[in-house]
Amino acid sequence: MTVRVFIDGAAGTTGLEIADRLGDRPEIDFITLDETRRKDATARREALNDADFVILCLPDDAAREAVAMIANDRTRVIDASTAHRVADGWTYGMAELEPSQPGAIATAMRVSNPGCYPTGFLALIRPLVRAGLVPHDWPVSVNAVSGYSGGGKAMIAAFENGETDTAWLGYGLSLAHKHVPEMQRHARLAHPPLFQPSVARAYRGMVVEVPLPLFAFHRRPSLSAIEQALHDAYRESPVVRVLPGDDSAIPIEADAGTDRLTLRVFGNQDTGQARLVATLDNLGKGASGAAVQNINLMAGFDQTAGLTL
Ligand SMILES: NC(=O)C1=CN([C@@H]2O[C@H](COP(=O)(O)OP(=O)(O)OC[C@H]3O[C@@H](n4cnc5c(N)ncnc54)[C@H](OP(=O)(O)O)[C@@H]3O)[C@@H](O)[C@H]2O)C=CC1
Ligand SMILES: CC(=O)N[C@@H](CCC(=O)OP(=O)(O)O)C(=O)O
Repeated sequence: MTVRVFIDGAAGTTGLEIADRLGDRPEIDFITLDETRRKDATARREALNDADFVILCLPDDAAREAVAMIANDRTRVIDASTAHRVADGWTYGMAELEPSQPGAIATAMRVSNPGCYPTGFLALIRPLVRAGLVPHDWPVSVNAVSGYSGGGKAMIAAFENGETDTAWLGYGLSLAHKHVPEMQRHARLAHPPLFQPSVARAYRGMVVEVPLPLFAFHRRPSLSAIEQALHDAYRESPVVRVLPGDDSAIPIEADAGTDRLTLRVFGNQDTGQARLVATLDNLGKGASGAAVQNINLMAGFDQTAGLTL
């Protein structure tokens, strides 16, 4: 079976990466708009309604506008933007989130790709909340550093033309980053996590860390119980792997150039302190790899087709 796919925003950072992953697949027939028509509303409306699957790689407002242009009940949507991640009627496109998630994605008409930071955060914390190892009302914090391609074309240009002249930039300092609502909602936490993002002078790659004072929990879990819960959650996953927390250092590029997600549990058993660390590629599992996983599920393709694992 051949499916017709339109990537709206195909000339952007995420759009190009998705096209690259889907490029040679005989089961996919691409609808493309040339440079002169890619922002033309009439041409986009036609392409959006002709496609079986639309992948939106647009800023949030343009993504909302694209969804509103779809005037049929056949075209299925994967939105890479933040616009619909906690919206009613949308399925959260993180296949590893819950055991039921692949089935929900497979049958959904509207799927919202997760944010890059929430992908690492949720992979670390959701199984622990589900297993009762982390109390759902714990005041969780999350620290993260992204490659600068995470900010799309504008941030790439700023880092490469000297406008942003630094090796490391902390941001989101008013604690209202756009990813916080999806982190809280999909981890099923009672409170918004305290999120501290930053960007480094590396093109791609990401480290997301959740520090946990296990000693302060009512039922103090061991480091090995935490690690075992992650192993149990991802035993069947071709994308998420849990490695021993015995490395002395983790580079931001640990999973760059791949679509996988790696989790490690570090810590000090004596003090009861843990550092849960996820590494991924913001453009891989953090964006394009997740979109490809979702279209594979939705169209009934092989679940790892097009992915670099
Ligand atoms: N980069 C990343 O690591 C991640 C990105 N995302 C999300 O994916 C989406 C795309 O991001 P990214 O690829 O980084 O961004 P880019 O800025 O690199 O690309 C966005 C593309 O959308 C195009 N565009 C903007 N408005 C319109 C419009 N009205 N009609 C048609 N095309 C339009 C832009 O055109 P032009 O080329 O003319 O500017 C550009 O090509 C965003 O919502 C982003 O937040 C999600 C996870 C990770
Ligand atoms: C380094 C950097 O700037 N990163 C982006 C998030 C990238 C991402 O996941 O974007 P979406 O949520 O829009 O999909 C940011 O913090 O806004």
